[in-house]
Amino acid sequence: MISHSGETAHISSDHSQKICASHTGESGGTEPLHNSSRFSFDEDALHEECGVFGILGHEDAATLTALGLHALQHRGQEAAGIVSYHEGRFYSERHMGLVGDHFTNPATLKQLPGNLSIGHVRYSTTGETVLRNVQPLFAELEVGGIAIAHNGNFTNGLSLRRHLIASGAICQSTSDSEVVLHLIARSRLASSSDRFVDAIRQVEGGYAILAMTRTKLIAARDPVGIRPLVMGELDGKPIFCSETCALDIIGAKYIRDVENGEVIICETQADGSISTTSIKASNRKPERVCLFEYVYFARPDSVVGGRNVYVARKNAGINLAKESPVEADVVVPVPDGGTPAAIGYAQASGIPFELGIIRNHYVGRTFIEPTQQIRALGVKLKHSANRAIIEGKRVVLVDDSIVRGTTSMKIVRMIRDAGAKEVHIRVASPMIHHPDFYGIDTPDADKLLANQYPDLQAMCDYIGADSLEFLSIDGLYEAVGGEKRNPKAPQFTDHYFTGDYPTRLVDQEELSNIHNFALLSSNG
Ligand SMILES: O=P(O)(O)OC[C@H]1O[C@H](OP(=O)(O)OP(=O)(O)O)[C@H](O)[C@@H]1O
Ligand SMILES: NC(=O)CC[C@H](N)C(=O)O
Repeated sequence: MISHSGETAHISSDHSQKICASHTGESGGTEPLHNSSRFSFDEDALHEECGVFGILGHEDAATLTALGLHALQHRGQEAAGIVSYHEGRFYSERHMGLVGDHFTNPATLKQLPGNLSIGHVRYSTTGETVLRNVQPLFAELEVGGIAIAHNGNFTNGLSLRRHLIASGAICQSTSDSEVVLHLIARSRLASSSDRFVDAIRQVEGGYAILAMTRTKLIAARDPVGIRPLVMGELDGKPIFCSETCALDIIGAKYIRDVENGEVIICETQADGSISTTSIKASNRKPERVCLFEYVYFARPDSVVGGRNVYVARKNAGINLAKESPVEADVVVPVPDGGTPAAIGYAQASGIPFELGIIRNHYVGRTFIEPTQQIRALGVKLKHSANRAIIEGKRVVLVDDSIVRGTTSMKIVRMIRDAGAKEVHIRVASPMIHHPDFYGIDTPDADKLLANQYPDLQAMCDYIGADSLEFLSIDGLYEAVGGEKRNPKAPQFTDHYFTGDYPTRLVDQEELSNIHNFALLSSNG
């Protein structure tokens, strides 16, 4: 197993051999066992998910994986890791921080030889932001070494973990993702891929998972298809990644989406060719991609579920202008998320689009722990008003979503300070009433703006705007998929708006009083 405090590990593929790990990185070190303190200027917003990338059979596997992860950086900024395999050994580099902080260094990439690798960018949903939870996770099993990279969250992860620990499992992390390794280890099936499928059948929730063994690259998507996962190809070599933008960055060709409930196994054969096998899970349900991928998470140039994300967001802005028009002089996006919808709103309404707010791109998603005084500056470090555009104008501010309302409130104040005559907020998605359990880090339900105020007017008063309107659920469905929501069989996952969760929430039902993974063994 990889040492928790080290970043660089060379791992024997033969489980009888000694593991040698070196502790070389600057961001390694002692890890707290329980919640680490984390501060983010974005802590009020919905947080990212994770991104995965894997490639088999390419001589530049690790470099291509680093580039793919760089394109997926928007999905997780806490940590990044890559595992590769070469001539009998697995190699691992896992670091806190951004891909560019570590994987642009040729010396780091040299530590990742081989033509098979998988990588991960993390924003935690279960388990603290500490090195031992950084993925890919690796274990030596009876069938050989196996590494996994997981985007999503298991809704029965706590329950499975409790049973595993009760029966003697020694967990190395506090991440939900680790249960997959234990389930593979305990499966009685013969091959690593059969064991993987066996394990996947026992987890519930949202997932796009990549796994690698000495010869195989395996990809799996949850039965509902909540989390996205696509298959591509470069120089005839298979690639799997969260979004198509990770294929574009390396000039790879998109082949198809991994289907909901599908496991694809690519394996290097003795003659050097690569075989591809697809297995469909028996518990497949109609596909329901997460609507929030279109609203906020995915990169606008990505194609998710066959739909361009930018076009979906722009359509949302067009529908918003139709549903909630207002007399105004200028349409201003809340950058970056609100920009495509604001373009759509401006085009549909005929009101000029202007960059009335400038975003500083050098403010990271997470930041050094500041003093309370600095923290109070909050959003100003990220956004500033462009007075020349705003002064004396009636402004329509367009954002993609409101979570706690903190961004809107601060920006309305900023726009008024810059001399706006009126400020009207238009939000290109419905009100958020319910938390997510599938890989999006949401605040508790009682912290959501829509649950704190009795009606739209009360919310508007809190934010300090002249008017506030949200896109309807049908308006969003039409923007993304061209049709209204089918209440009997919704086409997308949309529980944050509707409360309609597409899977069982086992942990919520059974273990609602247990919040901390790290305490499970003592609670057992
Ligand atoms: O209501 P709140 O709790 O403030 O959260 C909502 C805000 O958070 C998101 O933006 P983010 O800060 O992630 O910036 P981005 O659009 O540039 O990604 C989103 O686009 C909203 O602006
Ligand atoms: N956002 C995600 O997809 C997180 C993956 C996993 N649940 C973790 O916390 O590491």
